[in-house]
Amino acid sequence: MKAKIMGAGSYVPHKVVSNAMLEKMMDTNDEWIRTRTGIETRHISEGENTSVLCGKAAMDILEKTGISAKEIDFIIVATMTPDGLSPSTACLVQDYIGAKPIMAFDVNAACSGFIYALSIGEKLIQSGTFQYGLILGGEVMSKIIDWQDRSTAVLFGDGAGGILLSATETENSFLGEDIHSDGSRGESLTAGSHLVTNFHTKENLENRFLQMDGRSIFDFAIRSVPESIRTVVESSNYTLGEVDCIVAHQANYRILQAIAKKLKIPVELFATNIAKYGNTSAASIPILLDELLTNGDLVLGSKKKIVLTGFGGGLTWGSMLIQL
Ligand SMILES: O=C(O)C1CCN(c2ccc(-c3cc(CO)ccc3Cl)cn2)CC1
Repeated sequence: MKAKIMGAGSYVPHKVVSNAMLEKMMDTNDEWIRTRTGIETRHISEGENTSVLCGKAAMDILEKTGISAKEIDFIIVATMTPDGLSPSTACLVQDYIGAKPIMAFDVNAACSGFIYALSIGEKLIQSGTFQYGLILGGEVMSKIIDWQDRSTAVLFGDGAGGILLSATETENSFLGEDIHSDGSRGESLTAGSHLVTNFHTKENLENRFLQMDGRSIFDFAIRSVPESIRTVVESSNYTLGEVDCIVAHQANYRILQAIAKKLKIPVELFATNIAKYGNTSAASIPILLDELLTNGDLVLGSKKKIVLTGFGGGLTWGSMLIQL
């Protein structure tokens, strides 16, 4: 049994926050943000939690594919900002869309989460046990941001996106994958640590806000992501010249330029929408993929070769080579 992408969808909160609006909240400016990151605006939730963003993205997928919620056989949500520890955000999405009592679970691989979830979902479909699976990436990054910390507050946005996977006997969409972690460098990007505080300890050790060593994450991305993209393409017996589009995690436009330079490929091969949404962590790849399919830049069934690549907290990174 093979897995194929049947369609995509997305949802972002209505509230648009511009760089100029952030200038009024903290010591930053539009020129710095745009030149250093490529970000112009981001969408910020006004009360909708991650499960609602994911639920609305899922409804968008169902509407676009014509598949009903009752036909869905499993839901995977990639998120580093779940509604809570329990119930999982995926279970809340199951309820939100009115699916049957199916398998539903969360995956936390930060900004590589959608890649991890898609890899798992593909294997579930390949097992022959399931016909349709929803693979969602969703974040409310705004709830873990320290809005007094200008080094991170200007970078992130909220949103959700995803794809519908279906079982098929025809040609495989999934040509290769290259997925990694390195916990020894996990301290470079942390959020929501639950340190041991109980009746043995007095102090309440809690650090709920996102903290990032931007320099080390930047350097990690420049070193590891080009290698992952090259590996996933060449280990599948293709060349970088045969790749039609790279749908990369939207962390920073200068990162995409640096990766393109290292791979000696045109930066235009990297689709981008970071200007509009900022860094939406696990949601960035599916939001961009939905945008490309909606505006016709990518077409399902076209046989075009695309690479999806995520990288970030964990540290985690991963790439997938897909034939549309
Ligand atoms: O001074 C500057 O230019 C600053 C330097 C620091 N910057 C950074 C640093 C790291 C990231 C980042 C974040 C994630 C997490 O999703 C993953 C991958 C990356 Cl590369 C994004 N921006 C902003 C501009």
